[in-house]
Amino acid sequence: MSAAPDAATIESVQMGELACWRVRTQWAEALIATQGAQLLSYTPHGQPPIVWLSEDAKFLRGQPLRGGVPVCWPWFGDLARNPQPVRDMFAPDAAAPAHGVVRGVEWEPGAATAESGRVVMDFHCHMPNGSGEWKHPADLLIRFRMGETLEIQLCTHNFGDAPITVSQALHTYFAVSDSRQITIEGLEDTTYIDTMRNWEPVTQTGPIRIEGETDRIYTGIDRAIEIVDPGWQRRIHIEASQSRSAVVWNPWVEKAARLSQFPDDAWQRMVCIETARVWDDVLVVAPGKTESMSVTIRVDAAAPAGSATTASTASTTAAAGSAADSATGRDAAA
Ligand SMILES: O=P(O)(O)OC[C@H]1O[C@@H](O)[C@H](O)[C@@H](O)[C@@H]1O
Repeated sequence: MSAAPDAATIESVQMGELACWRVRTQWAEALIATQGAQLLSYTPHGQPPIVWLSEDAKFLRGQPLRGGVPVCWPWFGDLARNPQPVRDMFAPDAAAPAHGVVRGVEWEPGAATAESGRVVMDFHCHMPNGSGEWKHPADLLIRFRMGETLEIQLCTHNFGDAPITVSQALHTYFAVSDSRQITIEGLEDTTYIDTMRNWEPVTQTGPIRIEGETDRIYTGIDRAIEIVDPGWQRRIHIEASQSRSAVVWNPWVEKAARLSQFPDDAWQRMVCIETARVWDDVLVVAPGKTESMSVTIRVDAAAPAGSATTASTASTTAAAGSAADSATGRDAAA
């Protein structure tokens, strides 16, 4: 990312029905909605976006917005497809919205600092009685650290007296020059659940190419993931912490035509790589404890075909001080 000389700024803006924040750092510009604490877009100065926002996005109160980084919590996707302990947390006969209960609700803005060209912003979702038919006292914190890298950290605090079990995802829509031309590296030889093929386990052979509707849950991940984009000559480096599962999703032609807030041809301009705790990697939070998951994203120039993998850059150190990100997870990515 190229550096601009200006100082970091945070500005409150209204987008349709939604209160939002426009953030400008030395490196990039971001838009964040208070609803769902959803990062809506993230664009390095003078470059194509990293985080994709649908051209048809509707800024409506109470409705999930297509693009950015929706927060899926306390379950991912269809609740009925989640492990039993996640399903047991919800009222048995209640209608369960896809991707949980927090992406359409107002979060509360917390601390925000703009310093040395960087911005750190917090949003809280207090749920003293849970949310709707999910009746467990919990608090969520999402922290955006926007500097040379973009880091998003989601923390779940359980202030009840029984453990809670959730599945979750930072459902990031990445912008790409053409989804048919990219490759996704770092998941070679891992096992994925192919939801397009009867939820069967499959071993990933080689890098991923998007060649049709793709909806997969990758498990047992121990490396960073990279989107290699020859059209924009860049690699998006995605490094997760305290997460060993990820979802790779592209709707392709037919599903794109059925999706809300999604132009028919937009499947060519995006791919979702969702940092997750799903399938055999669900999150259990003990009473009184806080558990965190985070993702750090940066862009590197694409290495020419056939050369060694991306050279490490100084930007990797920008997020190294994250307090909650030390113990387990994928910090030591290759
Ligand atoms: O339309 P929604 O609820 O935002 O979900 C979009 C997609 O989200 C992905 O995470 C799922 O794997 C897909 O199955 C789903 O279609």
